[in-house]
Amino acid sequence: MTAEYRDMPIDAESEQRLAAQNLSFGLVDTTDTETFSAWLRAESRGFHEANPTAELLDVSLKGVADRRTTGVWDPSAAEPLSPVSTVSSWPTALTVPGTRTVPAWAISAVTVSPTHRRRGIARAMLESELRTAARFGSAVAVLTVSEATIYSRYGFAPAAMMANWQINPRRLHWTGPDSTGRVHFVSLEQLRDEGLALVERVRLDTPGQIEFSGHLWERLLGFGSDSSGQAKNLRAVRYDDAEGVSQGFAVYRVTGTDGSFDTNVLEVDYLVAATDDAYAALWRFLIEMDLVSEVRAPLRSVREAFAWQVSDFRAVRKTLERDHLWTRILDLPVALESRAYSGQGRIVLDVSDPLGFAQGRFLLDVDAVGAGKVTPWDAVTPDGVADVSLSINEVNALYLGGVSGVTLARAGRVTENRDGSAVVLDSLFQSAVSPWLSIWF
Ligand SMILES: CC(=O)SCCNC(=O)CCNC(=O)[C@H](O)C(C)(C)COP(=O)(O)OP(=O)(O)OC[C@H]1O[C@@H](n2cnc3c(N)ncnc32)[C@H](O)[C@@H]1OP(=O)(O)O
Repeated sequence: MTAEYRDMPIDAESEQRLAAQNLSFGLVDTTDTETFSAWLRAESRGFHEANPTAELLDVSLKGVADRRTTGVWDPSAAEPLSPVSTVSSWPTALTVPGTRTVPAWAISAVTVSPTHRRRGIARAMLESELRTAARFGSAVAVLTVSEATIYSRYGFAPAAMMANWQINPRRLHWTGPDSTGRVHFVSLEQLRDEGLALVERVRLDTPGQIEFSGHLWERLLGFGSDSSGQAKNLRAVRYDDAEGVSQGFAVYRVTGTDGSFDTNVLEVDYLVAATDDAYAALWRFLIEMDLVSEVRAPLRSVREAFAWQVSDFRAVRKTLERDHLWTRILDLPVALESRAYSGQGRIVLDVSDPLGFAQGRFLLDVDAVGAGKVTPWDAVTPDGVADVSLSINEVNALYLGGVSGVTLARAGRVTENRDGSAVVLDSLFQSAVSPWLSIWF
């Protein structure tokens, strides 16, 4: 990937708005250790994290150096080299329904110093990111959020939910299929070298996943976190099918080992499976672990097949279900034409977008094989064609098939301009695979 996204000029509109408050807006040269370290410390402070140790700082200086790294500085502050706002971003690929991807722009590390909050700095930064992403040619911006109250105002909406699962292994037995392959213990170093190819292989199966490597991948395996902490407890297993081909892996840890072995909790940090066989084998391995009284699986899909592979429905429950991946369509025709649809049909989408990126009326025409064509539509809606009005937020909520159009119509968030249009919306946008993103970024 070229690094041109890092060197694109800073957004002039936001630069001017911030300059009017005597603030300077600029890009960080991530090869300049002093400036980049100050930025990383400001980011940690913004999230109320501990000041990074020299070891962690070193990991970040290398690990996220390839991100477009932006800051706002206040020359009148006591520490003028410490930015009062941080944001980082990079191009990625977002999986959409139909085992395809759309060019996306990942946004992370959004912080504003508590000394400078609520004076429009985040708005200037976010709008700048969206304009920069659009200029770069990303059709969608994506982020994972600290609070669900911040990003709707910029046109984002939750497009993929997540669930934390809790399993009581002592109340159930495995009723799913037997697998024909083998589970092997592997070292985290081996997984670091071999595992990403598997993640890449399955990325297209689930709408909502993004392309990732490097820092995000290493962090999943505990590298780059405090080496004296939880990383030490991580164990990794790999599943090889009957032919000896690796088809999945899991990373987990057991905590609570107080000597009595009565209250051990097995936490599944990551599990990826390329086949149903691998999925069943890995979950069975974890659920049947001896000396464990609870299995926790955070950040999983809201629809997990393992709930249907055990003897007691009530021994498996979601302890949390909430928004996870938020999307913001910037180029509506490209975004909508990138995904496949679940039925044939035509619908006019009358989209309002206060930031202007996707404002307008569009005809979405889906053919018999689920390919969509989007045409700007100023004319009267043709006979027999569905027609809805909605804001860009609702288009984002619907984009990956994570919510039903009928639900949004009932909620008053989609207006049917012709009766039955929300059902048409559903028949087109639903996804057989529930959207899910397996990481934080
Ligand atoms: C992708 C990510 O990185 S998610 C992480 C987001 N960052 C954090 O949670 C770190 C801690 N919080 C912060 O650093 C800051 O409070 C931020 C970044 C959330 C907001 O920064 P600010 O500069 O204060 O926001 P700004 O003044 O631009 O406010 C813009 C709008 O957002 C609203 N807003 C800002 N923060 C919040 C919040 N936490 N909850 C709800 N609304 C908020 C403001 O009221 C304002 O609304 P309006 O435009 O309707 O008037």
